[in-house]
Order: sequence, then C-alpha cells, then structure tokens
Amino acid sequence: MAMSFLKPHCTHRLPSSSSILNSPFPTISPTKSLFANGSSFSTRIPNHFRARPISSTPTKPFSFKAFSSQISASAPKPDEMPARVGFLGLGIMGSPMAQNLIKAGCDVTVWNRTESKCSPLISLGAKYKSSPKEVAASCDVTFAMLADPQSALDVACGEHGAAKGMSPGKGYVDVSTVDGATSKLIGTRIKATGALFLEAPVSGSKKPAEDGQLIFLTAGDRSLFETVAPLLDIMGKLLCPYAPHHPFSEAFELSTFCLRSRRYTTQSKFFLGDVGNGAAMKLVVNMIMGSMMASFSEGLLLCERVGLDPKVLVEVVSQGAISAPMFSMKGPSMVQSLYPTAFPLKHQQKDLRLALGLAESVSQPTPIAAAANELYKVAKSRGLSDEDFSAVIEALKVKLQSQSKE
Ligand SMILES: NC(=O)C1=CN([C@@H]2O[C@H](COP(=O)(O)OP(=O)(O)OC[C@H]3O[C@@H](n4cnc5c(N)ncnc54)[C@H](OP(=O)(O)O)[C@@H]3O)[C@@H](O)[C@H]2O)C=CC1
Ligand SMILES: O=CC(=O)O
Repeated sequence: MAMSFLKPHCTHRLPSSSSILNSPFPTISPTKSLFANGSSFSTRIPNHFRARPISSTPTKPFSFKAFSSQISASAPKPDEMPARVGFLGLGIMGSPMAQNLIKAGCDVTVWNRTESKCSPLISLGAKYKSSPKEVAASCDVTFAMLADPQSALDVACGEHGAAKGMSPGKGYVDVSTVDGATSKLIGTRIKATGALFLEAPVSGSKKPAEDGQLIFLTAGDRSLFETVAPLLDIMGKLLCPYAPHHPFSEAFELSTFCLRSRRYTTQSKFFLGDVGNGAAMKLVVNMIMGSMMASFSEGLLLCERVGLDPKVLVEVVSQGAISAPMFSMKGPSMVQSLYPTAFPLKHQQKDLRLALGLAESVSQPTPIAAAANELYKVAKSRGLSDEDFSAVIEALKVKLQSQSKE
C-alpha cells in the first residue's frame, strides 16, 4: 500500500485486488476441470458467473477449506482502508454510490453544486464541505461523479476545484463518463500536486448503483487502484467464479460463502492500464448500448405497425440469443410510452458523441453509432433530454407519423 492515509473507519473486509491477482488458486476457466474427479462444468456456468482468468494454469484440485482459509488470511484489515472519503457530484449515480459508502461505515464528506442534494446524505452521517477544494483537502481519497467533460473539468480543475486541495498522499478517482483527453487533462492537473489519479467510469445504471452492483473500468495509478479496491467493491458488483446452484457441493458451498461474505471477488472492476483506456472502454460499451436501444425501439414500433403486440416481442427477445437485461427492464415501460429516468437521454447522446470522436481519431468506421446518435439528437430537440434514454423511441414515432401522412 503506497498511500499514507490508512485508518480503521470502513467496516467491510474485502480482499485487495493484489491478493486476488496473486491467488494460488486455479484459473477459473470453464474449459478446465477444477475438481479432483476431473469433472468439467463448462456448459453449466451461466455467463454472468464466468470469471475472467486470474492466473495461468490450474495446479491442484479445488478445496473449499483451503480456499476459504487462504481468502480469510489475505483479506485486508480495516486499517488498510482509506480513512476519509470525499464524494463530489450527487446526481442519479453519485447519491446512491456515496450512500453505499456511508452505509458500509466509511467516513464520507460530500459536495454537490446544488447543495440541497447533500441533505439526505448528511442525515445518513456524511460531512459537508462547501467546495471540491475543501473536500479534497479534508479527505484521503476523493471520488467525482459529474455529468460530462466540462463539469468534470470544472470540479477537478476550476478555481475552487479539487486539485487545489490535493497534495502528496491523496488520491482522486473520477468515475464520470468523459473522453480520454479530458481524463488525461484532469489526471495531469491532479498529479502535478503530487497526488495520485485514477479514472474509473462505471457501467451500470441507477439500480445497480443503489444495489452496489456497478462495474468499474479503471486506468491510471495502479497503487491508487489497489488502495481504493475495497471501496470499489462496496459500490460494485461482486462476481463469484462458481455457479451458485452448481451440483458439486463444494462449489455450492463456495458460492454461498462468496455471496454471503462478499469476501472474494473476481474482476467486476477492471484495471486497463494508462489513463484514457478506462474512458475509451466505457465509451465503446455505451456506443453499443445506444445503438442497441435505437434498434430495439425500431423493432417495437415495427412490430406494432404490422399489427403484432410489442409486449410479445419483448417476451420473445428475452428468451433468445439477443436477450439483454436492458430490453427486459425497459421494454415493458417503453410499450406504455413511459420513460422513468435511470440514464438520462442527454448523457447517452453525450456518450455517443464522444464515442464517435474516439472512432474518428483512429479512422474507425462506426455508421450504426452515427445513425443512432442522430436519433438521440432528434429526441433531445423534442425536449426529451432528461427522460430516460429509452425515450429515444419517441423520435422514431414522430418519423413514422409524418410518413403516414404522406
Ligand atoms: N445514470 C446512469 O445510468 C449512468 C450515468 N453514468 C455517467 O455518470 C455521470 C453522472 O450521471 P448521472 O448521475 O446520471 O447524472 P445527473 O445528471 O443525475 O448528475 C450529474 C451531476 O453532475 C453535476 N453537475 C453538472 N454540471 C455541473 C457543473 N457545471 N458543475 C458542477 N457540477 C455539475 C450535477 O450537479 P447538480 O445536482 O447541481 O445538477 C450532478 O451532481 C455521467 O457522466 C453519466 O454519463 C454512468 C453510468 C450510468
Ligand atoms: O452509462 C450508462 C450505463 O447504464 O452504464
């Protein structure tokens, strides 16, 4: 642990990512046997429980007892957790993320441009400071969850920005979705103070943020990643490498252990190297998501146009190879023209715009994303910016209505 601010405040006890990466336990490869009898369970593990390989070759048969005692021994003590945690930006995502840190026992200090949004967190035990600078000065690690590149820059590097409160031994973790250039600029300013910087945009929306089920796409200072890993695990998804209902009793026992204790994770937080890589990964993911939603919208409307029930389409899609939680979650409300905001449409359009810039920078054709981006722009021009991004379907409805008049 390279940083100097480790104090016993948080109550969670989770393994550090280095302990996971250095685990002597076998690679979690669905094609290789982990069991003494040589059994393979390659076809039985649901995809969401498949782990990313974390070491090279399986060396010994799996033993739950050995595994659990090794994990207990390697779990960091509470005094290895960052003591004082700052949180800047308490919107749809930032509020529940900060709330989960507070509920886990962390000493959290908050700031938000609209001060009233701090009140619910203060009533849960958070402290308040009146500028990003003051938060950064009073905390060991400061997280920022801002709307877009400009606000992320303002909050980090503005007149009363976080950089002004940074110094050696501190860390700044920007979890906003921004482009790589913005992230690099923020990182440079933060590091000029002697502090460490990590970009860590998240995949997962309002509900995963509330449930502590986010996926972090991090890049930057590896030692800061190691330091904040337990905090990311509080806010993020924990994956167990074994299926919870696997017939092998040891695997069942292990997954129960994993899920109950939240002690062992495979990577639901990714460390991707240099600053810019986390931002790029996030933009690629959201480029795909924006196009998927646009395509799904077309399907729902075409279904209705030809006299089929779009609710049945949602059901059909959910059972086949193109099923996605997003379609099952948003489809039923889209059919009713309801768009309760989880991911604001304006942010999805921002992400498509930034992804197109990324593609342009490397001359990669992205015609599908470009078309989807146009549709989100139309939706914005129709006043749908603050609706959920599934409201993009409204832009197509307008087009279909005007066609039918011709
Ligand atoms: N919602 C989602 O499902 C997801 C969102 N994201 C990304 O996370 C980030 C935040 O999203 P979300 O919480 O939904 O967005 P919100 O619009 O709910 O919150 C945005 C936050 O940024 C603040 N902000 C905006 N402009 C400024 C400014 N100029 N100066 C200071 N603060 C400012 C807002 O403050 P104020 O309260 O004063 O307006 C608010 O705290 C975005 O980058 C988004 O793309 C990533 C994954 C999922
Ligand atoms: O950025 C949005 C998300 O759902 O992820």
